[in-house]
Amino acid sequence: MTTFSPREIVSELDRFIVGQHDAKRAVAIALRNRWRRQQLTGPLREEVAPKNILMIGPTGCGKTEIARRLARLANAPFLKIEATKFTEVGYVGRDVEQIVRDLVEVAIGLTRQVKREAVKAKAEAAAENRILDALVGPTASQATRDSFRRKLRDSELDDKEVELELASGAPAGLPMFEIPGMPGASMGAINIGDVLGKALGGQRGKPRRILVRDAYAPLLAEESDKLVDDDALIREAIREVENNGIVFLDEIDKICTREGRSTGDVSREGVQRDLLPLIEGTTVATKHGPVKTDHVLFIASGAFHVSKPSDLLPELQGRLPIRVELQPLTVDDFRQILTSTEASLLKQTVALMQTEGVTLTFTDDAVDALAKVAVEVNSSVENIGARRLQTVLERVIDEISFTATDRSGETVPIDAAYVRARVEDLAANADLSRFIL
Ligand SMILES: Nc1ncnc2c1ncn2[C@@H]1O[C@H](COP(=O)(O)OP(=O)(O)OP(=O)(O)O)[C@@H](O)[C@H]1O
Repeated sequence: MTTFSPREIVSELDRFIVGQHDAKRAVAIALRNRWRRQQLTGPLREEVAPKNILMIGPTGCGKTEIARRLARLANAPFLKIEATKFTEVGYVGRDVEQIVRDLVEVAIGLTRQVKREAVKAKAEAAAENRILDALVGPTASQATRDSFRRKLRDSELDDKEVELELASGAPAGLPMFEIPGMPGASMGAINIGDVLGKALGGQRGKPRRILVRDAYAPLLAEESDKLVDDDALIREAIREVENNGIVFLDEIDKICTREGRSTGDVSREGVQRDLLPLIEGTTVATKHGPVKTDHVLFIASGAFHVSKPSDLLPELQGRLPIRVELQPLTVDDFRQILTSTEASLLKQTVALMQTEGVTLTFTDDAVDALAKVAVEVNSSVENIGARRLQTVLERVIDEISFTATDRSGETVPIDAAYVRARVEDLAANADLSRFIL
């Protein structure tokens, strides 16, 4: 859990997202409130419900990005799901509790990473010892072992082949199947080879010949998993979901028009009713045990072009008390998205070309031109927000991207004239833009 103040959270988000101050502010408060709740003691701590957020704004203006970055900042388990998924044909009555089960899986992955990191030093030593055993045998003298260890660390033995017994699959990696008709109950696929292997001699995996350089990574993973207590890991993952989980419910506006049932669709109001207990706080059965959703933070989002938040069920409206409106992005925002965020689109493009030895430079007027074309196409074809920048930029650098491998050592300046030459005709033609930009 992060101890950042709301102001610090906003400035962290500012590194990646342009504008949208109100939304950043709202999520910063929500995150800080979780920290505040953790500081409480006694029964009051359980009483404090998260203040869920409803983000209202056009597509591609940063709603998901804000939630995703917030989760990363807090190292919180995060899941994005489209509310319309539950109205699809074939998903009749689809179990919305799956959201929580998926979130638990995300949390297990995150927790495993943290735990693996914590035992890294021990696991590295164990992995090294197993390679040494394979190289010199367990009975070699200490002097021989030390000399091989030195060589191993200096990568002198990378190309040597060793015979190692690697586990065929970590327990956590087994595919799981839901049992139809029994939500929450699932079983792992049983590897018959494993069962027979164990029955016949208790072996895990069969000896394989492998290069030393390739052996290290799987051994490290295997040794880390041995050191991590799976039960504790799952308990911690569930605790993370219950206290820090964030669910981003996209397209909530699409389940709120009360036009009743259309063929094959689960009624939208029905989906809202299904979601309600989850947001209000309930206990969901998962294969890892019960998970309470009382303190999971829900961030719902939608464009609300047709319907209005007041079309949602009153109970749901009450559960999404914080409303923030995101602004449509302007030419100036686009300019900044291209250049000023960390890992901005232009930085990524320049870095990618640099791997081929091609130095790409964008003049200021090229940035202006890119931003303008994106805004124009958004208004003439369809407003897809900042996503348009990617399609326009790809088109502009298409030729360079294709030939870069043969142009190592060159510097390629891109100015407004270059941008216009590549996309102006397309941008002016709405029919062509629809397909290409
Ligand atoms: N304000 C912004 N600053 C920086 N990047 C942005 C901004 N808005 C959008 N983007 C970029 O545009 C892409 C789409 O944005 P995002 O996924 O947040 O859309 P959204 O508002 O959630 O829309 P939708 O509801 O359709 O998913 C992302 O790659 C994101 O990085």
